[in-house]
Amino acid sequence: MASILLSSPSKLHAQQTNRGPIDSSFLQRQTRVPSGFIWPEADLVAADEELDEPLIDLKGFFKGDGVAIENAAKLIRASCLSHGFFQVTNHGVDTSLIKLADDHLDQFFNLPVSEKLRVKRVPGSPWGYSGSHADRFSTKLPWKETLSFGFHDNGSEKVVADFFKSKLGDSFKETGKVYQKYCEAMKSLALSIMELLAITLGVKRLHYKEFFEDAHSIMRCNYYPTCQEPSLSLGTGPHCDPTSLTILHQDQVGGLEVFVNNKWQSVRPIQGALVINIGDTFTALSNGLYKSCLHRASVNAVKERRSLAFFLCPKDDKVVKPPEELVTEVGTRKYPDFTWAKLLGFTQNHYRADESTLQQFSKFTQSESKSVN
Ligand SMILES: C=C1C[C@]23C[C@H]1CC[C@H]2[C@]1(C)CCC[C@@](C)(C(=O)O)[C@H]1[C@@H]3C(=O)O
Ligand SMILES: O=C(O)CCC(=O)C(=O)O
Ligand SMILES: [Fe+2]
Repeated sequence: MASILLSSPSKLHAQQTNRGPIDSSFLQRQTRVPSGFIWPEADLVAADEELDEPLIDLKGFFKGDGVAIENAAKLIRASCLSHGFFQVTNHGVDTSLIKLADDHLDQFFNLPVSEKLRVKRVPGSPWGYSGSHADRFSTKLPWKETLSFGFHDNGSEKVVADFFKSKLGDSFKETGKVYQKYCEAMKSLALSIMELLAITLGVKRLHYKEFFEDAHSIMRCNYYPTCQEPSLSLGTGPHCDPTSLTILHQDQVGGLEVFVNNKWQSVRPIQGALVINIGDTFTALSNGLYKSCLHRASVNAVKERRSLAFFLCPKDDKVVKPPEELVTEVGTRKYPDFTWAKLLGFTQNHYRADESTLQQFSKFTQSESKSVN
């Protein structure tokens, strides 16, 4: 799959056409999938089996049950050494809060496109509304709408509640409160998972939890409309998450697929469970030991699909480097030091995240530092 290193942001922007903004109403008016939404055949090979990822019950972890923690650590380590996906139950996130977040996702995406464009994504930033990223790319357009916003809680302000109220007004005040609470719950769970990951890697138990205490994360709501010709397009194309850890709530429709053992395998929706996956930044934090795995989201002709993706990210300027014991264990450093701000900027201004983002970014930063010296 050809990597897309765009020399300048201007190349990111689709050629202006007279088609107007793209949202689910545009997509569903089409009798055929427009050519910009048709993906290369290599990306469209169907998944014909289910991923055998572990389902980890976190009840024992939260109770401090040593045996349960050891069993969970073994399952998590095995999955992270292989593909980096697992699911968790008894995760402590209130199911009624998840239901509210799902309902408010619909409230936003059901708005007229003119309303959604009031929070249109600003070029160069991941925040805001996007219709198929049609303002960024001109080919391999994803069959989805997204709404993304930042989350951090190391100040007194309620940044998510403020985002909705300030950008969309009082009618979205409740939505902002729901997503503020949802992001707070996601971060708390993410920090618990970071503690478990430290245990599985044999490093100081609080090493990663402390590193992400002042995280500046990304929350993304994905809405995938039904597609007339689902075998020709994708809701989200093949990629590895550039972030550190993803906590995904998917509905019961199904569509998340992971590329493992040279084949696409579907991640079965499990009512009440959350899907966890390792991202590129954690691959670097584990000195290459844990895999950030290629995955995608397929679409279908019958049911629209929704997912909520919480991406744990370090505070912008923190240096991403593995603990010394993992450098000793592996024998060498696998990736150069970098900051999340730089990697995020790379994905927003120069490179469309795919399965080679971290490798391309490492080359990009090394070429940048050579040109400066
Ligand atoms: C840092 C990010 C960039 C993307 C959102 C987060 C984590 C996942 C990335 C993404 C979903 C990977 C596939 C391509 C992408 C352009 C998308 O389909 O949305 C990526 C996101 C982005 O760049 O907006
Ligand atoms: O919607 C999904 O199931 C996956 C979406 C995803 O991988 C992403 O947004 O990074
Ligand atoms: Fe992803």
